[in-house]
Amino acid sequence: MSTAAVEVRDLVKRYPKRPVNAVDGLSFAVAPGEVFGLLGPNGAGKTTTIGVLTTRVVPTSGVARTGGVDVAADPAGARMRLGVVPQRSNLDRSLTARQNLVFHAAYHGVPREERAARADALLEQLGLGDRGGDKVDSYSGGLAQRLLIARALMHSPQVLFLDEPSTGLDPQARLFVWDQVRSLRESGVTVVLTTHDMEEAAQLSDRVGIVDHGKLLALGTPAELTRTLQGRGTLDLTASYTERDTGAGVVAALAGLEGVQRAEPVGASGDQDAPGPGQVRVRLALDGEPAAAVAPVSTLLAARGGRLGAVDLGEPSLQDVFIHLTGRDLR
Ligand SMILES: Nc1ncnc2c1ncn2[C@@H]1O[C@H](COP(=O)(O)OP(=O)(O)OP(=O)(O)O)[C@@H](O)[C@H]1O
Repeated sequence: MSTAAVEVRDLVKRYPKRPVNAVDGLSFAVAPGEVFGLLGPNGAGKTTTIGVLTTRVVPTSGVARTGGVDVAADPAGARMRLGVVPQRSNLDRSLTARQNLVFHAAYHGVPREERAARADALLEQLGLGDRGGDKVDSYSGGLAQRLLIARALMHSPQVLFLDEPSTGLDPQARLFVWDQVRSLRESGVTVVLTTHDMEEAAQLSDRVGIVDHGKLLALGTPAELTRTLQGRGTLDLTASYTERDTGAGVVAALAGLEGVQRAEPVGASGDQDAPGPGQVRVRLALDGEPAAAVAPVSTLLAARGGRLGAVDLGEPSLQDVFIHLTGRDLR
C-alpha cells in the first residue's frame, strides 16, 4: 500500500493509431487531504490521466494508484475509493435528481437503508434541497454540475476527481463549485482537479502540476511556481522624500537593496535630481516575492527621513509561468 492518496509513476498512454503519446511519462503523487490541480491547455493529457486514475482508460505503461490501490490490479477496489465529476454530464436525465443519487449509491454498494438519507443530506449540502424530486431534464448546467458533485460523493470516496469543474458555467455557478471544493478540502477529502484556467488552479490548489503534450513541466504550490520566475515580480510604489534628498537619490538607494534587480522611476514627477521635498513613483523588479520587499523598502525610506506611500504588488501568475515554460499562452 502506498501512503499517497493518488500516485502515477512513469504513466504512458498512447491511443490506437495515434502518432504521439497522449500521456508521456507522467509521475506525481498527491497527499491525503490535498487539493491537487492539473493545469494545462486542451489536449495536454489531463482527461486521459484522470481516466487512468478512475479506471476508465487502460494505460499503455506505468503505474497508477488511487486511494492506495493499483487501478490495473484492482479496478473495483479503486472505484470504491474514488468519485468522479466528469467533464460532461452523464446523469440520467429521465430520472429525478434523488433517483440518480440513490441508483449510484446502490451501484457502489452503499447499504439500502443509508441511501435515501445520504441523498437528502447531499442534496441539501449542494443547495438542491428543494429540487431532489425534479427530473434532471429540467436542470440548468450549473444545477447539473452540483448534482454531479453530489453523486460523486454518495459513496463517501477518499478521493474526488473533478475534470474541468467550472468550464461552461456562469461566474456565480463557478464560485459555487469553488466553495464546494474548499469545503471538501476542509472535510479531508483528497481532490484532484483538471483545469485550463490558471486562476482556478491558483485559487483552489494546494499544489499544481503544469502539463503540456502529456508531460509534467513543473510541480509545486502556486507560490513556488510563480517564484521560479526570477525577476518577474514587481513592486510599484510611491516614495516621499525630504528636502535634504532627491528623487534620483531615492531610486538609486532602492536599486541597491538586496533582491532588487532594477529600480526605475515611473511617470513624470518633476525633476528627480532637484533637491526638495517631493514624491517619486518607482517600479522595482525583484528576484523574489514582491510582498517580502515592502518592509525593507519602508525601512530604507524611513532611514532617509522619507515615507512609503501607495504600494502595488505585481506578482507573476501561473499564466506567466506557463508562458515562460512553453513560450505559448494557456488559452
Ligand atoms: N479516445 C481517444 N482516442 C484517441 N485519441 C484521444 C482519445 N482521447 C483523447 N485523445 C487525444 O489524446 C490527447 C490528450 O487528450 P486529453 O483529453 O487527455 O487532454 P486534456 O488535457 O484533457 O484536454 P481537454 O481539456 O480538451 O480534455 C489529445 O491529443 C486527444 O486528441
